[in-house]
Amino acid sequence: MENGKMQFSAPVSRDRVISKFPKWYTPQACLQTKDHWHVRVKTACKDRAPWSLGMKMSKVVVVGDLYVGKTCLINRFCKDLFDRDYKATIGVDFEIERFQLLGFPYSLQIWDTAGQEKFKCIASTYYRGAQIIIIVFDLADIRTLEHTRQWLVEAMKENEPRSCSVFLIGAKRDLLASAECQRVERDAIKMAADMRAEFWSVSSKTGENVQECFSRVAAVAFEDSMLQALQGGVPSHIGSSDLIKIDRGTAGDPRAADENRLTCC
Ligand SMILES: Nc1nc2c(ncn2[C@@H]2O[C@H](COP(=O)(O)OP(=O)(O)OP(=O)(O)O)[C@@H](O)[C@H]2O)c(=O)[nH]1
Ligand SMILES: [Mg+2]
Repeated sequence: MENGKMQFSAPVSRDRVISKFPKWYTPQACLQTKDHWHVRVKTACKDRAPWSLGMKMSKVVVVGDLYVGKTCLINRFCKDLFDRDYKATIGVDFEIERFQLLGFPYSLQIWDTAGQEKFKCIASTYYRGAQIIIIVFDLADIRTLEHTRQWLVEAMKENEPRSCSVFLIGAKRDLLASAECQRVERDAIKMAADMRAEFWSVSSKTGENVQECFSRVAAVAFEDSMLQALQGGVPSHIGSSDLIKIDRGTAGDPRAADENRLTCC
């Protein structure tokens, strides 16, 4: 119930229904090692609290160097597609992905940002209000891992550390032989632990770990939102001006406002 009215939503596909708390990729770099929902969250869901707390959506911002595979990762997850041809993201793009968590509808608003320097100033205006920051690097290009720290700094300039969870995702694992992959992952795990981020290693080409990773993102976002809401009213990212007010294909599309600003950098 919300505002006295029962809410009805179209059903989500089976792989978007999450009832068990999803597992980490490695316990050496994960946000939490527990394998169950926080007891307060479970109890609140039994009491149908997400309706009264206005729990709806979290903002996820995906950043990282150009060509590391951010768009392919989002396309694999949201559309189950993979494109071998590189089409640079210009400014930003977004997808909304619906889930059902512990029986409640919950969505991720996933912002894909440009890695190219000339589009950075457009993209960075969309970092604000992120609940999850995903930093992507290319497992086959170690320099892109070194740059992740700077991407975190940039993303955090627009956000409160307390209100964000960070995921570090190594992409294109299909390009590496297993021994080489393990070696790079060891470095990445160190970096993730330093950043207090959760590490994942994925391939958008084969789809390996993509679904698992985003299920974890959705569960962490939902649980954090719920705990914040239970502690002190509506969490800052819910109902913020950055969220939800999206009307694709109309003047309300946030990307439309940027079309005239593409030359700003
Ligand atoms: N083999 C392989 N190639 C990938 C994978 N993911 C992405 N690529 C390729 O890497 C190139 C860049 O991918 P994008 O997803 O467009 O990169 P991006 O990070 O969005 O780049 P910008 O939008 O410029 O910031 C494309 O040619 C993709 O086909 C992967 O998992 N495996
Ligand atoms: Mg892109």
